[in-house]
Amino acid sequence: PSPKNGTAPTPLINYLDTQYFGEISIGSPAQMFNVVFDTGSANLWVPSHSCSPLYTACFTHNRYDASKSLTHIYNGTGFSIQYASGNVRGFLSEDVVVVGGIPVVQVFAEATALPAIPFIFAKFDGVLGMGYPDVAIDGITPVFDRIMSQHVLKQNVFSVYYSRDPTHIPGGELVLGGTDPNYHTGSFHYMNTKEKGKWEVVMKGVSVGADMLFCMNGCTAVIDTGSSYITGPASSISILMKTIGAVELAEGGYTVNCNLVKLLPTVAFHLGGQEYSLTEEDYILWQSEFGEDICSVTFKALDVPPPTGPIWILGANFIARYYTEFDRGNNRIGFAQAI
Ligand SMILES: COCCCC[C@@](O)(c1ccccc1-c1ccccc1)[C@@H]1CCCN(C(=O)[C@H]2C[C@@H](N)[C@@H](O)C2)C1
Repeated sequence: PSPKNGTAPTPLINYLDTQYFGEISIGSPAQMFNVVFDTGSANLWVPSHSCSPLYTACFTHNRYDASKSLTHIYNGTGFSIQYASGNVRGFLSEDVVVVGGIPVVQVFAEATALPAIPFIFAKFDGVLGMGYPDVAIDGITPVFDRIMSQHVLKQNVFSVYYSRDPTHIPGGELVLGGTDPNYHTGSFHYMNTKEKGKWEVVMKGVSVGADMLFCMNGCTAVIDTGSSYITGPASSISILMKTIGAVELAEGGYTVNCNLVKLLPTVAFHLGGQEYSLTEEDYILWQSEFGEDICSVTFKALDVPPPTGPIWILGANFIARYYTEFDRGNNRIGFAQAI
């Protein structure tokens, strides 16, 4: 069924402002899966029915059963994908995948080795990479490329809305083929991707309050729908934390005194001639644990070695503030104020 007016929306679930995911189906009859739509990777995988019982994370999630699908095509090639948290291993299969009501015949991976950390904490089953074909493992054509080649979309773009309030229903929305005016206001500002083939742009600086403190000579910003937070080079993050008076916790996170949160400065990212500022509301995760309030700072240190790094990764808490359009037709990214 061709999508209505050339766009195909998928509602997303927001789990605690840290995990955003939506439903797809694989196989005939349809087997349903919740996946993270991840611009930082370009492969689709879901847990496999042939995942060994040793992997607890497989058994707490939906698993694809090839023997139950009339449209399954055997492949069997080995697969392994590396994330910052470790790797996921399995084998390739092919079947009908439906995203936003659009069916494609897709090569994807059945995960048979799913590390308990972090996947026992995942509220979703798998990952659907929305990155460019250049970053796809085993040269597999990504889902969005398969959809574009069907010429059912009004524009070769997709847009992401992430809600900032976990009680807001829906928790977010992915639109294939366009944007959703219900979730953004004002005009879009565009910037070209730094190099064709990655959802990353040149960033001209990062300011804290009125002072530009980081990335003064330019650096790379990765716009990553599959990251929960914002990451920056460890040296910059430690200066940023000192500047806002945050203290480091044992396991590497930072917290601030909840009474001082309203005094915290804005942090602004200079992208494409615009300043995209986040206030403390956008970068403090206010949690009440055992009756006391913990205000953790959602900036994390991550050092990526050159030539790729140094990079800043702008994840969910940035996208929740700035509605993002990923434009494959023009190799550019657009931001507008999210509603
Ligand atoms: C907005 O929704 C975010 C989903 C949560 C992502 C994540 O927080 C997560 C939490 C719990 C369980 C599993 C995973 C998770 C792990 C791997 C892939 C996808 C999700 C990831 C934790 C590790 C670091 N990180 C990435 O490297 C991510 C970076 C991204 N580009 C991916 O490729 C891997 C984010």
